[in-house]
Amino acid sequence: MNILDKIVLRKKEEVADVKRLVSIQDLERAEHFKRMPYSFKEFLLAEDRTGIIAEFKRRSPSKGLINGVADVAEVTQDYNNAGASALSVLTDVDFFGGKADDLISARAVNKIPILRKDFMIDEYQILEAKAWGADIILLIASILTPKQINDFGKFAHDLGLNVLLEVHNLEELERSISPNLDAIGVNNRNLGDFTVNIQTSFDLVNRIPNEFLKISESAISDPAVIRELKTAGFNGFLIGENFMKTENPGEAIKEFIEQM
Ligand SMILES: O=P(O)(O)OC[C@@H](O)[C@@H](O)c1c[nH]c2ccccc12
Repeated sequence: MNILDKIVLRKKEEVADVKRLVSIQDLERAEHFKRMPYSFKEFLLAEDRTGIIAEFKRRSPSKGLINGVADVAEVTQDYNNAGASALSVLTDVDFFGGKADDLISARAVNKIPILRKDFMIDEYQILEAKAWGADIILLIASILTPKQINDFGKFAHDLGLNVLLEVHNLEELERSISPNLDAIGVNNRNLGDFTVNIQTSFDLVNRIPNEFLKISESAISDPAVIRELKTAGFNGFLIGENFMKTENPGEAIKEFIEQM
């Protein structure tokens, strides 16, 4: 079994457990449930922003511990002040060392869109995302059927949430396209075996219909590559480890942006 299969198996247990503890009514009563999410498109295309979606990630299955000391409120505010267009916060506990409270803390101090970065397999998690104050959810093509992608996308849109679909190859892209999506992300990392290749982004960009925001995800560590991705047609760049692995992620993003 590859790591992605393991994550999804564990995620099913986790969701079944939490559903018994927190009812849908509880989620709907949460403070943030009534707020209108920010528009991903508006922020990503804003002239005074960089297109960077800056991620808060403590650990990952591929790299192990990335940063054990960073404070989520501090780092996400630094990302925001440096010019990030949006934030991505890992909420997976077992494999990425995240938690709901990380997203809630980031929400409390930032007025830009926040992506709930997790493995969505159930509508219940979309309600959680809304309750915690997220603006964007992630749907990973390789772990969902086309029907699930369409249904989850519609469910999220009905709640006012933005939807980012993640693909890793042409087959996933072609089978997963749905009107209930806002952005399509090409993951340069193969989640099955962790190999990375930026070329994946260049190969797929022209296959993404222009009505969707185009995002390149993972393994970006060079400002010069951002310029190339922009020229190729990308609007957004999801960057985690490159900032998180440093002692001061807020300083790292500032220096990166100065070189863009
Ligand atoms: O840390 P990186 O290489 O800059 O990658 C960020 C982001 O793309 C990566 O964390 C990611 C992409 N898709 C995911 C799905 C689940 C968890 C994590 C991810």
